[in-house]
Amino acid sequence: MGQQLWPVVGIPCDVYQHGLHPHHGSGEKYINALAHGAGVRPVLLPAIGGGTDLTPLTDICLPDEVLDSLDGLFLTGNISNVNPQFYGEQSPSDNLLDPQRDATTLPLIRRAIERDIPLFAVCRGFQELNVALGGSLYQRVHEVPGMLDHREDSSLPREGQYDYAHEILLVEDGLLRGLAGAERVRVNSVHGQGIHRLADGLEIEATAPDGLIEAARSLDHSRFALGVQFHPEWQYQRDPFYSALFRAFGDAIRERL
Ligand SMILES: N[C@@H](CCC(=O)NCCCC(=O)O)C(=O)O
Repeated sequence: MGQQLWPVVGIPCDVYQHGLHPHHGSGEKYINALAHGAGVRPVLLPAIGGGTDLTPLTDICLPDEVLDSLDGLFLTGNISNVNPQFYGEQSPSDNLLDPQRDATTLPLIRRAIERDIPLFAVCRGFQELNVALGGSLYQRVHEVPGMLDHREDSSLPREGQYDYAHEILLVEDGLLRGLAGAERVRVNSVHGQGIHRLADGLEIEATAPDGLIEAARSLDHSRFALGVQFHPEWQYQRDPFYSALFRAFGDAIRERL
């Protein structure tokens, strides 16, 4: 039997304070789902924007140079928010931002779409996909009349916070409808922001009961360029739909090799 191909998928890191020092890293559940659910080799990409201890890497980590070494790109969730300046809005003073991550992901997303490199974006990553391509976000979905509160109950243990929260309606003839084999599926919900104006070139794949866009894919991509607002990496092996998403991402990458 031939040696299994292990395509390489880049994960842009978040920047956060750990003790005295700023660190770059990503959530372990994403790494796990990529390796064992998608069958790819995850590699973490340092944020390239300048920081407390970092002179910007923008000159030595140009998007094409980074993407030349990758077979796919994965954008994780995070408690930080995309800077609203990128979609023409003011940032509240208490907004948790990660400018170093924004400086890394937004240009990388645009170039990956242009180069038809498979891309999978989760939660914050989906929001970055939309903003990178010219869309906008609701900064506080729960304050929008008629919209649900999509935030997790932070008083619960992790298992409760990432449990199923609501159904999503999968659009007919969409990628997700085909993967699910159903019109509706249950998903978790761990976000305060959401898609407001969907970027040109993205097509809705799923919506929440309040109409919020829960998934979209790029029409300018021949394979797999998908963003989802929920968290399929969470215990993906226990959910056939979550598992199917990661498997489809890995398959799209291998088909392109
Ligand atoms: N900050 C954004 C995105 C929320 C998000 O990505 N939540 C997951 C955080 C932790 C994890 O990685 O699971 C928003 O609030 O909408």
